[in-house]
Amino acid sequence: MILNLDPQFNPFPNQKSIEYKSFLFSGGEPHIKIDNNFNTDDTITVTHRLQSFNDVGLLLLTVDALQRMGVKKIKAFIPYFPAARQDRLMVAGESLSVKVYADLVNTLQLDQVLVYDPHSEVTPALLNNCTTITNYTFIEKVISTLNNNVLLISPDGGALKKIYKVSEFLGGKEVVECSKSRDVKTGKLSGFKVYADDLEGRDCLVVDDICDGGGTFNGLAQELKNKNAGNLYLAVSHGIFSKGLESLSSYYNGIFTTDSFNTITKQPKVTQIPLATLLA
Ligand SMILES: O=P(O)(O)OC[C@H]1O[C@@H](O)[C@H](O)[C@@H]1O
Repeated sequence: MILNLDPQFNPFPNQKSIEYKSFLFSGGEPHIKIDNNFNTDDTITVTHRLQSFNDVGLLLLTVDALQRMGVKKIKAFIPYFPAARQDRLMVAGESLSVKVYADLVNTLQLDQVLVYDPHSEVTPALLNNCTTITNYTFIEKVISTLNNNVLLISPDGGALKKIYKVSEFLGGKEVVECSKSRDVKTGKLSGFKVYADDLEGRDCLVVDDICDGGGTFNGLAQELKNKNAGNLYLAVSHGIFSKGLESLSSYYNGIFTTDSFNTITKQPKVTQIPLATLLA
């Protein structure tokens, strides 16, 4: 059975849903009341798209409520794991945020925590009983809509390890490595490099876990064009798009993402592939 805490997100449509009511108390505390018309011997998977600390809070409360109802086997599907990017201390005075979130989830003693395409190996290392789902079928689906001669583009060092696994899954698709520099104090990006002399007009698919503001992908697009790239496409598992899609749409012929983070209202160049279709 499934308990979807975001009513717009149903990644396991074949499973029966548990009903509940949730709301915020006027003091700001999330609250949940779960209907008790299900068999508590069943395994329950709680899903949520975590976009705020309150979302994390609601997940914690839900698991507590289920445990108090007598449910023994509980799993969670947290496709976008919060602060997965904050996986090392860059500057003194900051928190190791991914560990804080992982520690909170670990207190729930879940039977399984499913995470979709985490930023690095740190998240699964910190989470107990973690199973990661790769982006392979997502990228395969994206490529099935593009020119088969498309190059896979790894935007930076962080993406490098993962992209070679994607390439292997796809039967050895050609990879072009790129890099960027970020000032860890200001977050400012600079120095985009594409490690190829001439892309000979070939179409390029940039693959990464997250698009946040889009600075990485806008900067990279300019450099790819300087290296004679053909059509540009972007595939990111988690589409935050915090600065909108206008600028990205001016560089990319197509932008692909899943619904791991949110549901995007129709945008001309954006294709959102629901996780439900990738997990089936
Ligand atoms: O440039 P924006 O979109 O803000 O940030 C996305 C980048 O930041 C990294 O952690 C992600 O893996 C990606 O490379």
